[in-house]
Amino acid sequence: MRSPIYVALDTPDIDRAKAVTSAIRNHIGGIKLGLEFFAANGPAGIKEMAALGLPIFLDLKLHDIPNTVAKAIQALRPLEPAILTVHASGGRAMMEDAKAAAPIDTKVVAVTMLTSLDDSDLHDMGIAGEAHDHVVRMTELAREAGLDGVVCSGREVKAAKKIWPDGFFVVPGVRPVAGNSGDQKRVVTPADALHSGASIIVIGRPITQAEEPDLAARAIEATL
Ligand SMILES: O=C(O)c1cc(=O)[nH]c(=O)n1[C@@H]1O[C@H](COP(=O)(O)O)[C@@H](O)[C@H]1O
Repeated sequence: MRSPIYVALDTPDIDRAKAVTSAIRNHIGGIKLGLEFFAANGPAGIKEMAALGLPIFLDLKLHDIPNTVAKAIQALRPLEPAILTVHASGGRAMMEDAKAAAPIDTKVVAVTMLTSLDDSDLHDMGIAGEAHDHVVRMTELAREAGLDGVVCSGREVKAAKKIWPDGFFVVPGVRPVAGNSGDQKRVVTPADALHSGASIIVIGRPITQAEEPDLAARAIEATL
């Protein structure tokens, strides 16, 4: 079975992205390319990475009016990513139009609440309730809008799966025991994320910033 680990290649340097991918390819199920990579390398860079033969998770976290998001996704169609992200806070119509514009085999998933935020950030934004409630609410909305799944932290994935048993659940913000959480606030271990119901886990810096990414990926894999 394919590894549930998607590595987040957050770098503008395509040669570095390729080198890390080659070093760890036997321990991962796919590669996630986000804003940093896309801003530097564009669609041509995504195609170059896709040529390495691993599934591509294109994490652009689109968030705009429905027409703009749909047109952006139409422009991305030739890239045929396995997974594509939008923000659930863009609303129901935006998510419906995003799904309609995406290639049939692309899983469109909605970010419910960034793992870099916590209850106090929600409060600052004027959103009532706790992270858990907000994630469940956004998951419900994404399901109703016809998406394939959501992105949430490992702390909420069990509750999200409960209301959407056949949803696809992406869990970032995972850290090995004693790992440095950096800017992430809602963190769990890779094994806990999977046991709680994650379909895939996204791991960036604990692998990419390790002295030997290969060993780091292998060590994480061994805990799953
Ligand atoms: O959509 C995502 O992948 C995402 C959503 C979220 O809520 N939190 C989050 O960290 N991510 C992404 O997951 C990756 C986490 O990277 P590390 O913190 O280095 O493991 C980054 O590429 C983030 O953009």
